[in-house]
Parts: sequence; C-alpha cells; structure tokens
Amino acid sequence: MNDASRTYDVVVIGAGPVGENAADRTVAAGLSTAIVERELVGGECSYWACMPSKALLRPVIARAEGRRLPGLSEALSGPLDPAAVFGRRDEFTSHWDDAGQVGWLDSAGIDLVRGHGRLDGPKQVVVATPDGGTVRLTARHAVVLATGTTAALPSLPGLDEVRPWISRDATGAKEVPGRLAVVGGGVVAVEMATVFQALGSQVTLLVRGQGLLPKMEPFAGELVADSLREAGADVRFGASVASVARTGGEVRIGLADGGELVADEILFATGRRPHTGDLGLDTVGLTPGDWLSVDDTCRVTAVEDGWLYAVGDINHRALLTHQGKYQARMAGAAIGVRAKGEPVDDRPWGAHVATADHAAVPQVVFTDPEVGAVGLTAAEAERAGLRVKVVDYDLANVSGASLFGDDYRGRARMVVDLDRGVLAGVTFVGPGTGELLHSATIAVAGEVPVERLWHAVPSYPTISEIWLRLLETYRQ
Ligand SMILES: Cc1cc2nc3c(=O)[nH]c(=O)nc-3n(C[C@H](O)[C@H](O)[C@H](O)COP(=O)(O)OP(=O)(O)OC[C@H]3O[C@@H](n4cnc5c(N)ncnc54)[C@H](O)[C@@H]3O)c2cc1C
Ligand SMILES: NC(=O)c1ccc[n+]([C@@H]2O[C@H](COP(=O)([O-])OP(=O)(O)OC[C@H]3O[C@@H](n4cnc5c(N)ncnc54)[C@H](O)[C@@H]3O)[C@@H](O)[C@H]2O)c1
Repeated sequence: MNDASRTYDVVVIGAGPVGENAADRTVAAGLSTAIVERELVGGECSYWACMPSKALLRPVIARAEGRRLPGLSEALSGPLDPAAVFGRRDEFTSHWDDAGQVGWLDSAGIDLVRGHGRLDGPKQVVVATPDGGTVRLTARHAVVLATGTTAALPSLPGLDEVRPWISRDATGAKEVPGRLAVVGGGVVAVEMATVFQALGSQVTLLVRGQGLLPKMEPFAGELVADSLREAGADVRFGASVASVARTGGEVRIGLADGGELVADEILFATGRRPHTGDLGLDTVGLTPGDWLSVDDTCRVTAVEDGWLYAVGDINHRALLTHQGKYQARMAGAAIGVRAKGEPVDDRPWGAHVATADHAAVPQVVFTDPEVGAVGLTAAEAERAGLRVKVVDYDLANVSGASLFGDDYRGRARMVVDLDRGVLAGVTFVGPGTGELLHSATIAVAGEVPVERLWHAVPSYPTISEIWLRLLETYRQ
C-alpha cells in the first residue's frame, strides 16, 4: 500500500450529508472506509442549500409571525437588516470552511481523500487530487456514489452571457438586488422569493404552470401565492421565459406571450441534474449524466455483482437531505451484513431497506405560511388506485392556531386509505405547522390505525389539536 494506491472495504464518492452518513454506517459495521470529496466536506446542503437558505428564512418568518401579534407588531414595523441576516447565514455555513466537518470525519474514523473521484471499472475509484496527482482506491466490498446534484438550467439563447443566478447565488448572496426575477414554481423558487421580497427586492415569480408547489396539495401553493402577493411579490402564472439578455447591468427577459420584464438579477430555480456526467459511469456500463436507479437497499440495479450503491439526490428517489441520510443508514447497514455474509432484511420496513421512500417522505417548505407534507396527496392516492376519504379542516378554527397569530390562515388535509384504515398522506399549511409534520410522519410510516389515533390526545391549546378536528371530521 502506498499513497497512490490504497485498498479499503468501502469507498464513498461525495462527502455531502448523505455520503458522510453512508461512511459513518459502514465504519460502524466494522468496515474500513474512505470518502472522496472535491469541494467542501458537508456538501451542497451545508454550504449552499438547506443551512444557508433556512438561516436566511428564519428572521423573515419570525418577523411575519411577530407582526400578527398586537403588542409585538409595533416593535417589528421596521425593515430587516440584510447585513445582519447575511451575517447569521455566514455563521451557519461556517464561512464556507469545512474544518468542523473534517474533524467529525476524523472522530468517526473515516479517511478523507480530497479530489475529484471517478469510477475506473468494478470496485475501482481514481481520484484526481488538488496537487495534480492521482490516488487509486480499490474497494473490497462496495463503492457508494453520493455525488448529489446541481441546478438544471433550460436551454435559452444568451443564457450564459446573462450570468443567471442559480440556487448557490441566492443562498450565498451578499447584496439584495433591487429587482429579482425568479423562474420556477417549486420549493427553491418559493423559498428564495420569500427571502428576497422580505429583504427589500421587488420579486417577480415567473411560473410556467398554473400554480406553485405543483407536487403538493393544490391549496399549499394557493396559500403561499396569496401570501407572496400580499408581501408585494408579483406572482405570474403561465409565464414562460423565451429569451434573456443583459444590457447595461439589467437583465431583459422576453416572455413567450410577447411581454418583457426587466430585472437586476434572474434566478433559475428550475430543478436539478445529477453530478454523474464526469464520474466514470461508462467504465461500469452506465450512461454518464443519468440518474441512477437503485433497489431498496440502494444498490444500482443495472450493475452486476451488487458492489455499486447510489444514495441521496443522485438516485432521484427523494431530493431531500433527511431522506438521503435515511437511505445512507439503510445502504450502510446492508453493505455491513453483505460483507459478513449475513442475511439482508429486505422485507418491507426491514432493517436494510429504504421502504419509507415509497410511502412516507416528509417535506417542510419554510415559507410564510409553512407547508408540511408526508405521504400521498389526494391526487396521487387516486392515481395509485387507493379507495380514500379526503378530510379537510380550516386551521383558523383551531384554538392553538388562532392564539399563534391574529388572522391565522391555514388548512390541513388527511388522506385516509379506507381499505387499510390508515393514513396515506397528510398536509399541513399554516404558520408554525412545520414542527407538527413529524407527528404525521409517525402516523403514516407507523401505519397507525385511524381508530387508534382517536386515542392520541393533542394538548390544549396547541396547533396539534388539528389532529382532533381532522379525526372528528373523518368520523362524522
Ligand atoms: C436551495 C436549496 C435548499 C434546500 N433545502 C433543503 C431543506 O431545507 N431540506 C432538505 O431536506 N433538503 C433541502 N434541499 C435539498 C438538499 O440540499 C439535497 O437533497 C441534499 O444536499 C442531498 O445530499 P447529497 O449528499 O446527496 O448531495 P450533496 O449535498 O449535493 O453532496 C454531494 C457532494 O459530492 C461532491 N461530489 C460530487 N461529485 C464528486 C466527485 N466526482 N468526486 C468527489 N466529490 C464529488 C460534491 O462536491 C458534494 O460535496 C435543498 C436544496 C437546495 C438547492
Ligand atoms: N425545504 C425543502 O425541503 C427544500 C428546499 C429547497 C429545495 N429542496 C429540494 O431541492 C430540489 C430542487 O428544488 P427546485 O425548486 O429547484 O426543483 P423543483 O423540481 O421542486 O421545482 C422546479 C420547478 O421549475 C419548473 N421548471 C422546470 N423547468 C422549467 C423551465 N424551463 N421554465 C420554467 N419553469 C421550469 C418546474 O415546473 C417546477 O415547478 C427539490 O427536489 C426540492 O425538494 C427542498
């Protein structure tokens, strides 16, 4: 063994939250593990996605909530201080320094190899190191790909010259643009529109569809759109960008309907593409640039002998940090038992399978109002052929919600699978509901019978009383 060629039980490429967790689990299973990272240990989530975006959103949401409380609202009438908001964000990204996360890798017994990793045939990884050298890593048991995603941009004439913002530019911003155009109606678009409108930008949201948050219950996007408009944002539906050009510091945006919009910056929040284009996938018979299909233990299905795993965003099952970390826990444990020749517990909800990816993926959108959803929407349940009862309730009628803030607006939906007597999905929309979501995740993942939920008594007067109201409505 020398510096340029090393052998480990497991090699992980990508030290985002998901790769880190996979490595932690394989070390816990007694397997020597190296992790390869080309940028910052901690990945997109820690430095450019979850953490900075939520650090930017927190004062925005806290202020919006405080402004609904007479006695407090007067003290919150002034503008937010962007420099202080950006400063707190910088603390949460550790000023884009990964020393803390590298220390954690050390403490967990995971070897870090810095550089760009590529597959080079079965169980082989070649790392191009920052000093121009190469390190060959051989895996005895498994290679785990956890290389995440980057922003997907549409192909538009002139886009490169415009220097458009992608999510990294928004979450890492140092200045507040006077006019910000945001293209897209998904999670990044609504969260960043919320931040920049509150920090002082005039935001225009250009949504090609007819609603926001199209993967969720329709009322979620409707309530978020109402609130963005009340905050002063211009939310346009059926608005497709046809061309972009930068002249004299301004971006001129041509719309498909012939209209034009002028902005100082344009953010494309139009989805993600996987970091699989330059990963050596062709050396193992896969197509560069593709998302990677996996089984429930996260093994890449198209590769023989079961040595290649893909966890987190790149398998396209659920582009969320918590769900990727869950996959990493399952895959890491599966690699551990397979290495020992022990049986894999791959029954649904078994110890080595990411069953929740199919039935119980939770997500909180940190807008005002917050949106929390888990499991199937009513439309998805219908498409899946389930016999369901859809139960809606206006959160404004819950005592805990009206105490939370005046003029409370929110709505909840419970989708009951009538044949199994359990919940297929739950959605909460309203201020303060994000922390409520895990109760629904437990009910859905635990397949708690609706009749037993009737005995789970929510405390009075909390927003959790929505559970009682939904169940009463269901039983009527
Ligand atoms: C603006 C924004 C906000 C978000 N907010 C949330 C949120 O609030 N909650 C949530 O659950 N999810 C959120 N997400 C999604 C979340 O960021 C991702 O689901 C998560 O980062 C996926 O983790 P990962 O480890 O799979 O990939 P990543 O975090 O992308 O990490 C992949 C790592 O692999 C490295 N890498 C890539 N290729 C190579 C290579 N060839 N060699 C070596 N290293 C390589 C990268 O440098 C990176 O460090 C957000 C996303 C965005 C864009
Ligand atoms: N709070 C959270 O959990 C959180 C926050 C941010 C991001 N994320 C995750 O990160 C991922 C990426 O988020 P995202 O918002 O970029 O993707 P997304 O898939 O949620 O939304 C992309 C939106 O862009 C639209 N779009 C795509 N191409 C377009 C085009 N050419 N022109 C106009 N519109 C176009 C789509 O119709 C869609 O509405 C998501 O999977 C999301 O779950 C999660």
